[in-house]
Amino acid sequence: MDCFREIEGKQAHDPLFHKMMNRPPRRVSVPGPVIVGAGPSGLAVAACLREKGFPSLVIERSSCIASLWQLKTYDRLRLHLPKQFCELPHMGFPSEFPTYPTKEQFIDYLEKYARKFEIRPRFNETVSHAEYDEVSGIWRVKTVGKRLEETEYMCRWLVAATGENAEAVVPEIDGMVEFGGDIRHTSYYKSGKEFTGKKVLVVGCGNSGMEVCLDLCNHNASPSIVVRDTVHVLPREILGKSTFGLSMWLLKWLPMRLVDRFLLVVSRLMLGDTARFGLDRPEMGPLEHKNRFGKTPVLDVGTLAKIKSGDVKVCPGIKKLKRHTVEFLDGKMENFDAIIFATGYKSNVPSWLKEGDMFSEEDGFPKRPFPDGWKGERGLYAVGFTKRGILGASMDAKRIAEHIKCNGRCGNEEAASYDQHLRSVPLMKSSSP
Ligand SMILES: Cc1cc2nc3c(=O)[nH]c(=O)nc-3n(C[C@H](O)[C@H](O)[C@H](O)COP(=O)(O)OP(=O)(O)OC[C@H]3O[C@@H](n4cnc5c(N)ncnc54)[C@H](O)[C@@H]3O)c2cc1C
Ligand SMILES: NC(=O)C1=CN([C@@H]2O[C@H](COP(=O)(O)OP(=O)(O)OC[C@H]3O[C@@H](n4cnc5c(N)ncnc54)[C@H](OP(=O)(O)O)[C@@H]3O)[C@@H](O)[C@H]2O)C=CC1
Ligand SMILES: O=C(O)C(=O)Cc1c[nH]c2ccccc12
Repeated sequence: MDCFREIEGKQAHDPLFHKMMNRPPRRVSVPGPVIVGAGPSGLAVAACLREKGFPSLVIERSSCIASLWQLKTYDRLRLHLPKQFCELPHMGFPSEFPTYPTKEQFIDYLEKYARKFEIRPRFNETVSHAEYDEVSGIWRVKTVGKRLEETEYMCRWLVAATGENAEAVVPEIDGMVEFGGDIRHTSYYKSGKEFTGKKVLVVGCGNSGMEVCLDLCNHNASPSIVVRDTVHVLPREILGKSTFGLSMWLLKWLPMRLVDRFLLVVSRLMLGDTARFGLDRPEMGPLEHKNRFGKTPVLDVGTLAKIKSGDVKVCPGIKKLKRHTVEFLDGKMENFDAIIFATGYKSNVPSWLKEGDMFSEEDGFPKRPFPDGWKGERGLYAVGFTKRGILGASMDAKRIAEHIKCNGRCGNEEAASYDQHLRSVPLMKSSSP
């Protein structure tokens, strides 16, 4: 925490800091909706509104659009669903893009998207507080800028687009300070280049953990992966077709359980019995599991082969850390140079949005289940909290824009036709009957 002390120390001598602290917030009245977050979800809502002739204001805490993709992802990242499942409304991917666009291509697409719909977010402003003012019937949205300057935006409509991945999750483990080696979350991992020749423990076996292990192997590091629970691993493609696309197609005719059986048989043929390598599968099939718990199956891009060959070792949960040493739950001890936490992310909505109804205080997701989580009361909306990736965000965005356009009284015609298109993707149906 020394870094914080240093900043505080500098601020104490900074006349600008004192000036800012005493200054009342700047007040700005926004005629249209305020959208918090300039990721794919926020951009999609702004674009849909723009298409209907509605101006909006996007507020973003970082210095660029799609900060998750630009600043917090590793170099080798590609979309892991085929591109047709990752498009935002009103603008497709260029035809020359490959089936699985690279992160650079995806960012390029988003930059062009923002330009096309003339979306110019207010960067470097973090929304710290948003609350409905019952007296005036408006939302008051407070932001803090880079120099701690405060602004209060006043608006009729407020759209939360801060995402499912707003903050990194890092578990507290005994002895973390004592460990002494490099400890970081995957959002700070760029490439295995930094770890060549090192023994690295990757904690967590979601898509991030599995891909980081492969990347470490490719850079001649020695990774081990902590797998504390069951996990579904599927091949990314089956007979040259994407597993995701194929599953969606099969789901048009077959019940989810049957498609799951098919996926498990094919995975067994292609990948072998993953339990033999320490990766037990959940009892529920992969699609049902995703639909019920939101847990995405791992789409294997080569890590499993590295696990089979012994290049990636599978370890049980961690008990505690000591100097450059990890003690596992089975009592075994091993030395490591670095630990990378691939332990996922969480929403930050409860930290800034003060309202009692729409969002759960526990997990920061809308309380109403998919597909109804997008709409709250008094002009409040949520986009991108469906656990259904960019496709889910696109669906929310269309509905929100349509609803705002007709002032909450509309029949949702245009959104309904888009819904129908998206609903031909069967996982986009509600998980509750
Ligand atoms: C590594 C990775 C790979 C993925 N790959 C895919 C994929 O291939 N296909 C797919 O469909 N989905 C994928 N996803 C799912 C992912 O959720 C989406 O890709 C997408 O980025 C979600 O967009 P979003 O706008 O909802 O959230 P984000 O992209 O996280 O954007 C939210 C924005 O809000 C800003 N923000 C947060 N809090 C505040 C605040 N208080 N004030 C102001 N601004 C704030 C953030 O800085 C951020 O820029 C992936 C996710 C990860 C982590
Ligand atoms: N386009 C692409 O190729 C990629 C897409 N993604 C997507 O990004 C999102 C985030 O993925 P990811 O970062 O992998 O996060 P996830 O939340 O998907 O996975 C986190 C993993 O960490 C494990 N974990 C959590 N806490 C601990 C702990 N204390 N000890 C051991 N293990 C722990 C979880 O296990 P448990 O199940 O036991 O809780 C789980 O396996 C997902 O939607 C994913 O699909 C990510 C990477 C690449
Ligand atoms: O990368 C992710 O986790 C996503 O959210 C995309 C995604 C994975 N599996 C899905 C099933 C339905 C819709 C989106 C996804």
